[in-house]
Amino acid sequence: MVALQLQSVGAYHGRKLFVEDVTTPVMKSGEVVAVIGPNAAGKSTLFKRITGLLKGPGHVIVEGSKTKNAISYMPQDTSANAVLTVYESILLARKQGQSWAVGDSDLRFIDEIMKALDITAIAFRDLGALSGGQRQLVSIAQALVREPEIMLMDEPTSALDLHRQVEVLDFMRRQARAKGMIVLIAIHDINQALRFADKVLVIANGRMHACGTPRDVVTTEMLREIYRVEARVEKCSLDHDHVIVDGTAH
Ligand SMILES: Nc1ncnc2c1ncn2[C@@H]1O[C@H](COP(=O)(O)OP(=O)(O)OP(=O)(O)O)[C@@H](O)[C@H]1O
Repeated sequence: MVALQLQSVGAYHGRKLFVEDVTTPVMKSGEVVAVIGPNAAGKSTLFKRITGLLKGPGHVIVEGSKTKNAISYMPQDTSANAVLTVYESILLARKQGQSWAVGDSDLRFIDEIMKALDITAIAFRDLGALSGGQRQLVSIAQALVREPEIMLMDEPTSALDLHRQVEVLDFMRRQARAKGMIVLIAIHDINQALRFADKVLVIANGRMHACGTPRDVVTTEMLREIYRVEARVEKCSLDHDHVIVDGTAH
């Protein structure tokens, strides 16, 4: 059982602090946390600080981890210029930081993930010859085959069609539950966050505005204050919460 907590975490770009004083509740094995907030709020910066790519004050506390590389990070920019096939890139991701011996269990696991993400048909295509959505799916596979205990995904569904958005988010939630992984997903689609996340963490102006259950956090007031829209959170006929935006707030 792994647990993650941020205590007074900040992050620098150069000498300027772009994220400040983020203290979260403890995030636990199996949880999906949606990280939302306006453009340039600091979501990617926070992810890079958690993975150790950026420096800053505060503590990223990981407890109960069984491995040295507990955290896997899928960046927002998934463009690739390496001359590799899809399969090679996923195999490389799997073996990164380990011995280069490839066993049957590696191959089986890669096949399983590629099937689940429906990218088996493009296994031997060059990375450079993929569509934006295909590239994003390959990046998700690269992050997943590392079998992290904590997965940080920066807008993993921004280039995907509706079917694949739902499929990928649903798959990530099932993986979180089955493997006891903590999954943090930076996402702009608040309705998807409402649908798939156990918790929602709102970042605004480099600070944490709120963190809690989707129902507690996603409110008309939050949407007005943080997103500057007039919106309602209403139940659909299937009893799911949905955000309906009526216009911009002034
Ligand atoms: N490499 C960098 N050097 C300097 N400043 C940066 C760098 N990367 C990001 N920033 C700044 O840090 C702030 C937060 O950016 P960040 O990418 O974390 O926002 P975000 O919430 O992920 O935004 P978006 O939703 O638009 O992707 C912005 O003001 C941005 O200009």
